[in-house]
Amino acid sequence: LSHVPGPWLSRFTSLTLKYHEFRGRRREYIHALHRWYGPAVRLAPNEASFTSLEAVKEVYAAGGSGYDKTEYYSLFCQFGIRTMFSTLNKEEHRRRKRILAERYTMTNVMREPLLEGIQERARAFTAKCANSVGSVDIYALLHCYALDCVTHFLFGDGLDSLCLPANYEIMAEMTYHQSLQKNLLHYYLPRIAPYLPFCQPRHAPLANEYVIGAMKKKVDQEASSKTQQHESYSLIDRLLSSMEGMPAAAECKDHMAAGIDTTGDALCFAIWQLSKEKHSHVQTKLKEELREHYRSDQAGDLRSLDRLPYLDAVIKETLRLTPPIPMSLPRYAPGGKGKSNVVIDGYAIPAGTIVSSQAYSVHRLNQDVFPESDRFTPDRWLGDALDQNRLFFAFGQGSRGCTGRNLATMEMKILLAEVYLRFSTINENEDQMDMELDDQIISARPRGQMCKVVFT
Ligand code: HEM
Repeated sequence: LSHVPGPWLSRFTSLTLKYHEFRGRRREYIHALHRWYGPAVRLAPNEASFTSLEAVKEVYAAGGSGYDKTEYYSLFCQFGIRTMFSTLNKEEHRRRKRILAERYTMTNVMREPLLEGIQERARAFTAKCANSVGSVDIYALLHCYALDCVTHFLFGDGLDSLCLPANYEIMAEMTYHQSLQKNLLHYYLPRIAPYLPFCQPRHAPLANEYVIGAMKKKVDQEASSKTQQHESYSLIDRLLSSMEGMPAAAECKDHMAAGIDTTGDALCFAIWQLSKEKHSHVQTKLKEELREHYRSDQAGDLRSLDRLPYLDAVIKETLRLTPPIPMSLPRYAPGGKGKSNVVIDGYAIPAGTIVSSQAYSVHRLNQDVFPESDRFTPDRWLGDALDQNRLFFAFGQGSRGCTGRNLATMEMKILLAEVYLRFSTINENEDQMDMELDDQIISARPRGQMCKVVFT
């Protein structure tokens, strides 16, 4: 890798990279290296990072699913089992995706009972905001919304953490934790970490109990044939009806976890941006579009939300500037004995090298496609935004990209529509809120885990 530019020390040791990882600063460190050295950077003796479109296509979409995931994804096992997300084996991934993908298609996501359930939850959110005195901590409420929506999709009758305190506890358990360093220790010291008293893995007993209970209920219902398979939109019904064995509880828990912080954080960042005084013109433009084209009380109109260009642009711009998964998605460069090295962005890369891109840098450093890339400018997504869309990496790319993209997008569209059709929002005190991205394993969240907004 000596021909890939990077700090001199990275030729000999990965310690600098690990130091920044443990401090929760990996993303910023890599970003700074890219600013200094360019679109290809050596991070460690056996690791490199890239930001160009060519590299993203090669690493994540070559042959459809891109290069193999690294063992880093073992950190995402559920109940000790590999899921579609954490499986390293391509064949196994393909098999599982074949079973699950149908539930994540736009056709299934657009089914009325599913959309209406999401709208009901968006209205529960706006009711909370309407009834509040002063400001509302939207961070907590949006994570509740995301949890309620994703469980509605997974199990048919989902949680109601927006209203029920016992369900709220599940959201809190999944959201408010500090487990980055513990997870990293388990990854780097798998033999020692389990014996360290301060390093016990994060438990989520309430969430586990809920998932297993919801599954049992479904199985019982099926046994007494109370459900009608053909009308179902839920993932669990698909899993239970599939004749090919799948670890259904682990899979459901994984999709539940994948759908809370990502969608919750994205919505939180979107409302925070729209509520800044300097972005009041963006809020006004969004309201105008909604007033003109969206009748929230008319059945069937929810689908039309997917055709509103400005709403779409606001969401894409939020995900570009503050992607909920902004960090490296590590893969192994393929090859091996007797095979030639792969070429990424003009650099020959030896087999087995860990290669990756991080959305945070891909979205900010390609200034020719995203000029003034630090600014929140939804208009950049209007019209023919072919180049912008090709570089959009918030949901990953290739067949291992986000399966939940359609669902997440509709959840975000419905919530923003319900909010901005009825309310204006301003941030309570912009200077006091800590909305800096705080790195987790591959995701990041607002550092303060709180966002106070006034609804009028
Ligand atoms: C704004 C919201 C979301 C964002 C930004 C997001 C982002 C991502 C990204 C970047 C990946 C690829 C990770 C990698 O390659 O290592 C991914 C994978 C995945 N996401 Fe999402 N996600 C979101 C919402 C959701 C939701 C709501 C669900 C499910 C209910 C979901 C389920 C999944 C699954 C199952 C995978 C693994 C796909 C595979 O390996 O085939 N995501 N997501």
